Amino acid sequence: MSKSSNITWHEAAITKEDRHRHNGHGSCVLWFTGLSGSGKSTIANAFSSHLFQEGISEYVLDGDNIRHGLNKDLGFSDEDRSENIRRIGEVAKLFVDSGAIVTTAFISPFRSDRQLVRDLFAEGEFIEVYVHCPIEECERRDPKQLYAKARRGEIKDFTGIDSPYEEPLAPEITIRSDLASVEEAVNIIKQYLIEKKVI
Ligand SMILES: Nc1ncnc2c1ncn2[C@@H]1O[C@H](COP(=O)(O)OP(=O)(O)OP(=O)(O)O)[C@@H](O)[C@H]1O
Ligand SMILES: Nc1ncnc2c1ncn2[C@@H]1O[C@H](COP(=O)(O)OS(=O)(=O)O)[C@@H](O)[C@H]1O
Repeated sequence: MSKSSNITWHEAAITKEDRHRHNGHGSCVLWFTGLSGSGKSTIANAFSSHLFQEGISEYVLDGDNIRHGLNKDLGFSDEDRSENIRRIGEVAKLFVDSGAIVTTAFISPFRSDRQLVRDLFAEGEFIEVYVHCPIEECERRDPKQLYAKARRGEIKDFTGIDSPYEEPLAPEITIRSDLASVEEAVNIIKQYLIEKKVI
């Protein structure tokens, strides 16, 4: 018997569509994926700040921060990364239901995990943003000196070194963060949301 067999789903009094009308904009998840140091957090925060200034309901879910709280029981094995992404997917869905434009900044290295999250959402609500940056450039940036530690063998299972990163095959948006500035990246994402009539 499933653990949820004695639990009933309650319909909410206020729907997502009510919130869209109230807010004057739609909601979605911008699911950033890319190597450590590719610029996910930097671009996600710049974009969210831009939305905030425009009076749009927004929130950023960031890998490092979530791993201090909700997911502090998880490490970096393949299984733990999958569970990390599964939980974040469910949290992102709640934010989208609340009417916000939620940006997530997790490496999310496995295609199958990203697909499972995509499947939680209605058509058009899940927007995969591939923050593409060659590993050589990520390693040159190394803002947290983690690549250096991984090369010295002080961190095991580090993405791109001794743990895989599976590139998205058909992301809605690709940003080459070694070529585009943060400001240009923000504009690319903004134009996409305008084109899709989310904002
Ligand atoms: N065009 C750019 N876009 C984004 N970040 C850039 C760019 N150019 C330089 N950077 C720098 O690269 C670094 C990216 O670090 P950031 O923490 O945003 O990466 P991340 O992908 O979130 O990594 P992690 O998965 O480790 O959290 C920052 O120091 C940022 O200032
Ligand atoms: N072995 C590791 N591989 C990748 N990132 C690591 C590792 N150990 C620590 N980190 C840190 O943890 C962050 C990545 O966490 P997540 O985005 O939550 O990863 S994910 O693979 O499960 O999606 C990176 O910002 C990096 O600072």
